[in-house]
Amino acid sequence: MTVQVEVKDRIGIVRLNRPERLNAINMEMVHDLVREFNRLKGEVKAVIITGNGKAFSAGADVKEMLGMSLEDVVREGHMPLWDAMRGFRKPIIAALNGVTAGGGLELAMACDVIIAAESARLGQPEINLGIIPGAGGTQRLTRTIGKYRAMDLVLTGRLISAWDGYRMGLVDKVVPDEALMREALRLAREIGERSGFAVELGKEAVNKALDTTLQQGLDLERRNFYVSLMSEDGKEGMKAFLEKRKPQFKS
Ligand SMILES: C/C=C/C(=O)SCCNC(=O)CCNC(=O)[C@H](O)C(C)(C)COP(=O)(O)OP(=O)(O)OC[C@H]1O[C@@H](n2cnc3c(N)ncnc32)[C@H](O)[C@@H]1OP(=O)(O)O
Repeated sequence: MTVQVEVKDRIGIVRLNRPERLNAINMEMVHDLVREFNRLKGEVKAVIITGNGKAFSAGADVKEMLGMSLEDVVREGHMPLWDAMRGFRKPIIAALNGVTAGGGLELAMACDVIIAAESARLGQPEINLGIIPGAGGTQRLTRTIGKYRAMDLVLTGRLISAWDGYRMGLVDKVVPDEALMREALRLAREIGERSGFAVELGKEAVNKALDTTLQQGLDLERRNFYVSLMSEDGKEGMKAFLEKRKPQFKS
């Protein structure tokens, strides 16, 4: 299996599992990830995705990609993975345990939180292969770190340290290597204690900020706010605050 999955206390842990290829993403892994995300969506409160071995992922499998025709890439390609992640309503935490390059960084940027081990290295090295990023590496990256820093990474292909990623706002938190999964699990559990419905609405609204105008984003935020306000969990959370007790969320 190119992916190993376990569920612990309603937290899904997805491990990319082609360590001998630095977890390069091939079509088999795309299908495995799509299947697992579909399976996990009704089961968990949050998902952590990380890599087995010394890399998170070194990107799309270059050998496989070279063998694909234009028709294969357009018709099959990795689109089902990005679609499955976009439709996944629960938060996904990327725990970067090592090299996170090309499609690997694009995979991380399709997640909702990025935590990195101190030894992780990040970048978009596609230019070294004579190609450019194709799954968010010019778009999500630019919206996250700004045009000039994105140009530097996309046009040179150099890998940066986890701390440089942190300074650029690409990484939310850097932790010692041995603390990576502990921190990812701690965060997933903390989120998991909140109302699952409110978490979904909050995730949707924050993500909207990246792909819409300010006014459209504000409209969606307001709609989601009203929905949360009228939800069972919203009423329970506000009542519990006033009654000075812990809320009992249903979702
Ligand atoms: C839409 C998305 C597009 C894309 O993602 S395009 C791909 C973008 N990614 C890259 O260009 C990264 C390619 N990989 C590298 O440049 C290097 O790796 C690293 C700098 C990331 C790490 O270097 P080091 O630590 O020296 O490891 P190693 O010996 O190069 O890799 C171990 C084995 O893993 C294979 N491998 C690494 N990355 C990929 C890949 N992306 N696709 C297929 N295989 C890969 C290698 O070839 C090698 O294999 P063997 O032991 O047989 O020589």
